[in-house]
Amino acid sequence: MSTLTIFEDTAPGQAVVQTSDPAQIAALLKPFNVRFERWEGPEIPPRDADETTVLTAYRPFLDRLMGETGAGSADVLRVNAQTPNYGALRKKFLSEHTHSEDEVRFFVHGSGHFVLHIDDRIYDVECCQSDLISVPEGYKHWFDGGPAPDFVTLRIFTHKEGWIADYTDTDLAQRFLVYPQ
Ligand SMILES: CSCCC(=O)C(=O)O
Ligand SMILES: [Fe+2]
Ligand code: NI
Repeated sequence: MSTLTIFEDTAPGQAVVQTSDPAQIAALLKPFNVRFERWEGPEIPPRDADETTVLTAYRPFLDRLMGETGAGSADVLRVNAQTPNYGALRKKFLSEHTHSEDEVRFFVHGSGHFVLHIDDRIYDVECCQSDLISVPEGYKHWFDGGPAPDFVTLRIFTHKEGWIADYTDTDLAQRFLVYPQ
């Protein structure tokens, strides 16, 4: 279930708000220009479908989204028990960072937590199948797919270089671990 949990950035473990109502999640994030939507419509391609099949299934949605955001490319990120070096990949995402473009992601299968650090609060957005999230450029955040990931996501990029992060070098992600280690 998609869930938003909000904390003060000084108080891990003490949620101030929690909701699993998608409309409420969207409404709580909208004031910060964070977009959260559910896309129901296309028949969901099988978990092991190849990249072209997944992109083709979502083409009309992607074209609209890329038109709205000016993004130039899309790919499919698949992470599961077969993913080599998952420990290193998880670490790369699980440290507070920013990007110089919006981070636009859509969950075709599985789930993961996008955790945003806005002003003095932490917004833990658990995204699930059929959820779209867009985190504005420059926003501090991290991502955790958990210790046993199994997700397929569409990623939309504006820059030709693909995924580039600027790390903030804080330990916030470690203090707000979704999956305590
Ligand atoms: C599910 S997309 C992986 C996470 C990511 O791209 C990021 O945190 O920048
Ligand atoms: Fe990111
Ligand atoms: Ni859930």
